[in-house]
Amino acid sequence: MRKKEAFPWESVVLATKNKGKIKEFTRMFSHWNVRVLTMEDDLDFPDVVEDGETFEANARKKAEEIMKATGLAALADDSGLEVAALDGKPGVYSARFAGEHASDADNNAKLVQLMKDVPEAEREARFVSVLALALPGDDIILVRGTCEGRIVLEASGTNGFGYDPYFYLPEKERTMAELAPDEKNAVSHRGVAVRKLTAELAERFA
Ligand SMILES: O=P(O)(O)OP(=O)(O)OP(=O)(O)OC[C@H]1O[C@@H](n2cnc3c(O)ncnc32)[C@H](O)[C@@H]1O
Ligand SMILES: [Mg+2]
Repeated sequence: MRKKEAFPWESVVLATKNKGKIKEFTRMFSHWNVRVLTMEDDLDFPDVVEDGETFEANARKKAEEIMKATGLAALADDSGLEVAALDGKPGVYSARFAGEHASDADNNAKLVQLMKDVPEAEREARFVSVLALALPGDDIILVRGTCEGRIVLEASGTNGFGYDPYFYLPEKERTMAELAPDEKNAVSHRGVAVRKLTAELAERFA
């Protein structure tokens, strides 16, 4: 059997309303010795206004507010897509790229529209995930993971969520949405960040 990762609390609440993120975290934490709670577990879960200018500021705010509301260790993820040809946009505005209540399809349509005249060689992009783990008693741990790829103009694959069908990984010769869940977690920005968090926890609470 796989060794359980040490986690210093009995439970952790995922401070996110994104079902795609919940699936990925639940899978990655299945070998942690911690009970993972989500907004579906009947917790007092306030809406957090994401008004920070950085992924770090937003992740910290989401984690702290949910930790205070629930009294539990809270893990937030603020993530997004940075496209080189768009000067790093949509960045922290990735969820609202096409407007306040934009769907993934709306955001992807806007991305394709803006990228269609950009030469193929200049379509580099990066996914970023910043995780904030707010621990009862004020302590907070922040880690950042990134994943490099390229934007494609035609969607491929049905796994994952968000921008995944348009994010191509040259070394995999597939889009993120064409990877199986474990394959995505092994290379994704979120997977990188979770492994950094695991290392940080091991160091602090060994
Ligand atoms: O704030 P929470 O409740 O966690 O959920 P959210 O969906 O609003 O999440 P963010 O504010 O962090 O916005 C992230 C945006 O970046 C996109 N994104 C993040 N991670 C992604 C991934 O692994 N694959 C594809 N798109 C991703 C996602 O679809 C959102 O549009
Ligand atoms: Mg959000």
